[in-house]
Amino acid sequence: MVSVIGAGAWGSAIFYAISQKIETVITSRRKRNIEKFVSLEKALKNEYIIIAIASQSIKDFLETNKEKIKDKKILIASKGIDNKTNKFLNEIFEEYVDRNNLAFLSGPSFAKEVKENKPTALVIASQNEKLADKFSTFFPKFIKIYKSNDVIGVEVAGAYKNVIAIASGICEGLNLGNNAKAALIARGLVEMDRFGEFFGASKDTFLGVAGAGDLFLTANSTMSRNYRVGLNLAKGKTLDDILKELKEVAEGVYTTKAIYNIATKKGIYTPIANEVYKIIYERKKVKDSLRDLLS
Ligand SMILES: NC(=O)C1=CN([C@@H]2O[C@H](COP(=O)(O)OP(=O)(O)OC[C@H]3O[C@@H](n4cnc5c(N)ncnc54)[C@H](O)[C@@H]3O)[C@@H](O)[C@H]2O)C=CC1
Ligand SMILES: O=C(CO)COP(=O)(O)O
Repeated sequence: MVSVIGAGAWGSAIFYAISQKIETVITSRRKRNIEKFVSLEKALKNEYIIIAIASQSIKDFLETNKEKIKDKKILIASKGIDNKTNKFLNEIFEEYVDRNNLAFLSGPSFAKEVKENKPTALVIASQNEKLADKFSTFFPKFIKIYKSNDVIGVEVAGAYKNVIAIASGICEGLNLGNNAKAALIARGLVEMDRFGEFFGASKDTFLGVAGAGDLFLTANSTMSRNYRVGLNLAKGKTLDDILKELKEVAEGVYTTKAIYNIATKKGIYTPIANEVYKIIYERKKVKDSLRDLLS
């Protein structure tokens, strides 16, 4: 039996999908009216755990549940970089769980389409190939799973694409045109690869579904929360109002700060992330930012 931690859009979509193949329970902070909803205590009794909560909440979650989580086999479905510690999620998890018990799920996957059984391709990255194999058996046929041992690359790809999606939404909101958006996305792919390779990631990861695939999906659709953040920032809405209206997490808002902090400290060239950071955290005028970037 498998436990899904987090009953938001993505946790409930994963729960819906894998329940077609294997007995699964789900839990979250707020009780939901879902069959097979259980308490966190009960969920943490299972050997295989899938975590789909907001990335910025993961450190606290692990610290609170460290005794119950330490021997579990965990698939992390969250996409982000912790901006309080500026650590990647694998670094945070490895403070609590052996890396051979960790795997990371990423790729182009709007929760809504997964709930509609639409064909989806994802990557499971782990240092432990047997664990990646095991988790891949939990997914139904409409979800094709690729395996990778490039944990950092898959993590960076899934997190960074959210930042480029915000920038792409701003581009759309400023009505800069398709040429500009295509250039921005292409440069965004180069930037996320540059950032990832700095930490030992493989270029192939950024050319695959976790990188280019998820970036093209997220940076081109109003189904993306991050894209909608950018779109609405360009239309002059405040970030507070945008996030209130979203009611769901937009991970790119928080990952932007982590990337800016890391890139500044390590001297990595991340112009798009820097512009998004200045817009969100330094109140830089949107209309002055991306045009500079594209000039
Ligand atoms: N929605 C989607 O299409 C996809 C989302 N993801 C990723 O899945 C992760 C979860 O996002 P969504 O479910 O989409 O967002 P959501 O906003 O619908 O749900 C967030 C979940 O995190 C939980 N959470 C928030 N703060 C928490 C805390 N302090 N302690 C415990 N739980 C907490 C909430 O209860 C909720 O279950 C994110 O990292 C997102 O990038 C990945 C692929 C697709
Ligand atoms: O990660 C996702 C699609 O792969 C969901 O994107 P958003 O978080 O921007 O909605």
